Amino acid sequence: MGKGCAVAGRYALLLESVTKTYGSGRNAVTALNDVTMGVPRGTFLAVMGPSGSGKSTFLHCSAGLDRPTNGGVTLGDTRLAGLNEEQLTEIRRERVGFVFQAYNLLDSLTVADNVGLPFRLAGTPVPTDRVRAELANVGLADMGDRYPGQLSGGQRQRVAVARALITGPDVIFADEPTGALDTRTGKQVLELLRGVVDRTGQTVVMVTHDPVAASHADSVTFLADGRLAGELVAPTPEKVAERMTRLGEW
Ligand SMILES: Nc1ncnc2c1ncn2[C@@H]1O[C@H](COP(=O)(O)OP(=O)(O)OP(=O)(O)O)[C@@H](O)[C@H]1O
Repeated sequence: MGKGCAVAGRYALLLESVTKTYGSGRNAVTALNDVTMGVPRGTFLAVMGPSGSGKSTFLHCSAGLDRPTNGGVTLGDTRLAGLNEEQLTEIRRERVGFVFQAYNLLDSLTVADNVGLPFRLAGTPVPTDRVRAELANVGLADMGDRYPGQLSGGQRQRVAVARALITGPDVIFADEPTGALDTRTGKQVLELLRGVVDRTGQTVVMVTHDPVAASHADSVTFLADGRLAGELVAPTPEKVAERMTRLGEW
């Protein structure tokens, strides 16, 4: 359904002249302004920028949570512009994984049931062997029967990563995934995401304010006032911090 032919397999995510304007007339805010960029498959991208620079808007438009005002987004080999709401919902469930700062696990479900949730929501049988494999993949092989309330913050975030991985999505979007974690636990989650990219060829797009978190990515894309404001390949915390300082307060 809705397959396009624009991307010959190279990009997991492609934005072409994406503009997003909220409101209209004198109240209009252009949150993204003519953004064109591609995220190659099997890479880890961090997106940074000052507060209000458009990072969340970038993530929402890229993941099909919101529609651009102009321009197009292609996820894997699917152009999002042509899809109706039902198809977009399916894309979000099956082709995209999300990891949020606040874990977003269901407390009333076991860890294993949380990981299998995308299948339940789709009304298809939960492949319990895959649930087990993903839990092992994130280092939680023995925790499937526990409830989220019985886990540490870092472990909960690992469950969220397992849930994001289980459908084999085109892109995992992570929004400040270490924002609620201490430094050591945050590092483990970042190393897990790094390993997911290196070992399984997954693609990760992470919004963050933290130069140390960004340094785990292959490259960092900077936004300022809704526009692309440069890229840093092989980022170090120092280089990222220096760029951010040049972009203004953060
Ligand atoms: N629903 C909305 N209605 C109107 N304006 C909005 C809406 N969402 C975002 N904006 C505006 O769009 C611009 C970009 O916002 P966005 O949330 O994408 O920035 P951000 O870089 O994620 O910020 P932060 O780092 O503070 O979370 C801001 O000026 C914001 O006020």
